[in-house]
Amino acid sequence: MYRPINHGYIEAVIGPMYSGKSEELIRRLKRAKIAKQNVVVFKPKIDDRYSKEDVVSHSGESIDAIPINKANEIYDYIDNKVQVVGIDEVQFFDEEVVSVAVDLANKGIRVIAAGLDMDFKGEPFGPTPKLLAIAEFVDKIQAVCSVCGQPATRSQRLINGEPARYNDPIIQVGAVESYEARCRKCHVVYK
Ligand SMILES: Nc1ncnc2c1ncn2[C@@H]1O[C@H](COP(=O)(O)OP(=O)(O)O)[C@@H](O)[C@H]1O
Ligand SMILES: Cc1cn([C@H]2C[C@H](O)[C@@H](COP(=O)(O)O)O2)c(=O)[nH]c1=O
Ligand SMILES: [Zn+2]
Repeated sequence: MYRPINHGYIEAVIGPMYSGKSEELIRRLKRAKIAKQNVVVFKPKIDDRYSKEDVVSHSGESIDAIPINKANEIYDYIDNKVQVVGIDEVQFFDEEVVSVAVDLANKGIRVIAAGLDMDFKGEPFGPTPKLLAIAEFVDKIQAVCSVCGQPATRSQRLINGEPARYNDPIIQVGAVESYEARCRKCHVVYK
């Protein structure tokens, strides 16, 4: 993939839970660090599953991050030395994360954002769809369906082992105790 040097742009890594978004984000950010680039990583404070301060993948890969509540707090950590900004769990941020990403890219920063494209209902999640529309590069990746083994594009929320209901709250932080990766055919939401 061609990526211009010294120009700002936005990369989005999206997909269901367990598809490897955080692993891919961490991989890109670690390579940028190897290239001696100045990297800053952000995560929403609400995501305290594996760590309050690090981005951690389901497989245990990790990188230091700054936990923030709102997208515009990113500016508190940006100076003219910053070259790469990573944002994990972008779906949890307010819509302003899109204009912040655009602004940083316009300033010459490489912005890499990872997050869920769809919620547990299979519907577009938070600011992610807008981010996809304005990103230069989008990688939509799949997990493995926990039922049939086919590529999984959706996140199945389970409550006491049963599929969640359509009117359940959108935000519920969790991992294997409450979510599975599923393909379109095996994904179930009770209406
Ligand atoms: N159903 C699954 N499909 C693929 N990987 C899975 C699955 N369940 C657990 N994993 C693990 O999750 C890892 C990906 O974790 P992570 O990068 O945190 O994903 P994401 O950020 O997309 O939720 C995989 O490398 C694998 O070890
Ligand atoms: C589908 C869905 C997920 N969530 C939460 C569950 C996890 O805390 C994160 C996703 O983490 P991952 O790094 O992609 O595995 O999002 C939610 O709040 N609502 C949902 O509908
Ligand atoms: Zn399936």
